[in-house]
Amino acid sequence: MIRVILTDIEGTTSSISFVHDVLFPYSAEHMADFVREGEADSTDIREQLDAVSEASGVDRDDIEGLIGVLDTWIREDRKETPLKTLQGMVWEQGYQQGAFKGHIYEDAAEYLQRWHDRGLRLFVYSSGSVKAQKLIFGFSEAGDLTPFFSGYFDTRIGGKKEPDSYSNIINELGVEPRTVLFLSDVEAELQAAESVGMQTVWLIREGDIPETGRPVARDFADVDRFLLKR
Ligand SMILES: CSCCC(=O)C(=O)COP(=O)(O)O
Ligand SMILES: [Mg+2]
Repeated sequence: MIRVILTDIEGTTSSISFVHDVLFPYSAEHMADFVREGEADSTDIREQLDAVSEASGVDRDDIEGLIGVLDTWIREDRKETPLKTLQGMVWEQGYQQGAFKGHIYEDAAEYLQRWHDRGLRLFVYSSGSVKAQKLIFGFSEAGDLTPFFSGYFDTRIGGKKEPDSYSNIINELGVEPRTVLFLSDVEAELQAAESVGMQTVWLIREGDIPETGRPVARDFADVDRFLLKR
């Protein structure tokens, strides 16, 4: 019996285009000034720059060089933890200033509420930082959806294609793997989750459905039909 739903964001609860055409460009536009203006006063920003320097080999004192690395990582959609942490901090300004609201598919908003009300425990696992996760659901087009969630995981628990990350999540949750249903649009992430015994559904919101033996859903109503059969 499934008791926990663990969901990805981009391509699952929310559109890929919102992340790539709104969030990433906003972070590309505002990252340099955010880092230049915030570095002196913010330990948090300085710690992220330490990590960017370590991962890239660019000298820690070369702020413009580190900004260049961040810019490249944004364009390459790299899932580097310090980039994701800084992006969350930059997006916070955008959400608070009303530059955008978090995109959530209507079916996702509806079923997150239904599953929560049915007693399922809901968690997020995204490459976006926990701050960024709370922002997209907190400032969503459907209102504040954060009360539905019991917790959040990001790349600090490990990469989304690594089986160890899902073992770590199971340990944190203290549940049997078969009681967890992981939702994602990326097959390699589903395979990693299945390798530790989680159940999965592959969200394919657009395009052709490939030949596959795994459970597939167009939207969260389809996921609910899968849940009711379990
Ligand atoms: C939390 S919204 C921004 C998502 C993000 O930064 C990203 O890289 C998408 O990752 P996901 O694991 O949700 O596909
Ligand atoms: Mg995804």
